[in-house]
Amino acid sequence: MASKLLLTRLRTLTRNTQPYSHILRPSKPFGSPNFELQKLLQTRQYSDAPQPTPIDPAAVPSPAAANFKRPKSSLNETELKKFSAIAETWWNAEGPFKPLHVMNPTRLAFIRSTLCRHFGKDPNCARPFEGLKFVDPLARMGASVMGVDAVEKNIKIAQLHADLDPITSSIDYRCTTAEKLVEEQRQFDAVIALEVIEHVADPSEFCKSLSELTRSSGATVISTINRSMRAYATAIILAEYVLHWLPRGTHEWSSFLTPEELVLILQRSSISVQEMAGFVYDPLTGRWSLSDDISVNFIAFGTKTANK
Ligand SMILES: C[S@@+](CC[C@H](N)C(=O)[O-])C[C@H]1O[C@@H](n2cnc3c(N)ncnc32)[C@H](O)[C@@H]1O
Ligand SMILES: [Mg+2]
Repeated sequence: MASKLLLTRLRTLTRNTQPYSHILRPSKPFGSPNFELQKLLQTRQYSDAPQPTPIDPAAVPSPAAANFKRPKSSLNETELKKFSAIAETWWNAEGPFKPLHVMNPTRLAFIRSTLCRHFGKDPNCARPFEGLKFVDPLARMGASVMGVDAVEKNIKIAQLHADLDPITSSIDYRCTTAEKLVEEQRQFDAVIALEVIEHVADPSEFCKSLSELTRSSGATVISTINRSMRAYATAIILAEYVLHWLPRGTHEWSSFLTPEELVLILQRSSISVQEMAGFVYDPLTGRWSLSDDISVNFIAFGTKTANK
């Protein structure tokens, strides 16, 4: 009886007492400013400025070609090698992807609620996204889905798994990148990139590609890890070195973005962040829940402000 009481007390103490309230707090003081990123953003601003040199009219390409700037590759070979090495363990609920499997219901709850509100769909309906075109994981909720990953093995394994179920077998799995889809001039109602941005070569270029892939008034959802001391202690030291949830070296702390930085680079890519939430892990239940605490894992929902 006493131990039950103690357990209940501990649960109450560790439970996130603040209700998740869909509040965007871009100015929360988590993490330190990433000066490298700031420098990069400023450089890009200057390089985007109009060129003063006179142009030979005969050499001017067609308007469509002139608007098309080949996006830089988002691939970071070191990161891809890490994921290729553990590809076979993708569906092993106790393997290196365990944290993502366990986190899945929580992040889907956020995505389902924000996208239902944005697209005016009934959240109580079983397949609210019927008729919408998404890039990522929502086939079971009715959307027509393209699933993308840059590692060939991951795509093959995902395809085998999806073929086991008639609903998911309709997912169009592609081993490709966001920038290649931009080159193919693809567009989607919603573009969802979960736990990818911290592994790409250049996060602001990646956001530009995601924005190009999102149709005007469409939605973009990104989840990642904050560059905070708490994230260093939990997502790296605890998860990789103490609990061995993830292979050592899975995450580079310096590649994480703070929520403020993510909001900023999305804004510069014409994506206006509307809602943000944190994911918090309860070690007593082994479950994740949505929270206002964005100090470690967080997810952002944004809308495309203009069709560039
Ligand atoms: C942590 S996993 C997340 C997987 C999945 N989105 C999820 O959340 O369950 C990161 C994935 O990003 C992929 N990846 C890394 N760089 C990429 C890039 N530039 N373009 C597309 N996928 C990439 C890796 O192959 C890996 O499967
Ligand atoms: Mg990651």
